[in-house]
Amino acid sequence: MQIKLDESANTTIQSDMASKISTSAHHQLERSNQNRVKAWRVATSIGVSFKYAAAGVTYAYNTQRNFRIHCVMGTLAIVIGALLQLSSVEMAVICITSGLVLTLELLNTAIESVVDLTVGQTYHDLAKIAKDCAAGAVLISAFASVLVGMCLVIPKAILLFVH
Ligand SMILES: Nc1ncnc2c1ncn2[C@@H]1O[C@H](COP(=O)(O)OP(=O)(O)OP(=O)(O)O)[C@@H](O)[C@H]1O
Repeated sequence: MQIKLDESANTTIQSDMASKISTSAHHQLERSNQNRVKAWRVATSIGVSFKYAAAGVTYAYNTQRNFRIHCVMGTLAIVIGALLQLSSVEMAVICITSGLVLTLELLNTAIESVVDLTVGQTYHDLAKIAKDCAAGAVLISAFASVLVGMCLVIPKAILLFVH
């Protein structure tokens, strides 16, 4: 059986469906915010989320010496790569590895804060494991990024030197 609808009926049905979908999305958003009643504040828009993310990066830069060192090392690697005219794929690899180290440094800072929030100034074996593992993750990524830098920069530098 075929049902034929005229154009105006079709448009009405479409706009009705669109409004139902948007209402359901709105309800879902409301429900997910209700599930986070324990949060002191919930970011209400993408602009506000960016503001808080930037505040996290600024906090890490101002308080974590290692984060500042990794920023300098990453910038240096990118400048040296540009000077040596590395290919775009090689530059992308340097950017990814530098970004990974900074990302893990931020997560390390977050884990340290959560551990301190939980146990305060008391000693706990699990607090030690959490902090040591988070610091270990940064260390491994930093070693890996140095190796990646050496693999990409040394052959190119030797080539330039020989010619
Ligand atoms: N509450 C705690 N209980 C047990 N050990 C702890 C505790 N707090 C810190 N430690 C130990 O002291 C070390 C240093 O702690 P800290 O909070 O200064 O982190 P960090 O790794 O030195 O910081 P960063 O990565 O910024 O250098 C940890 O790696 C852990 O071994």
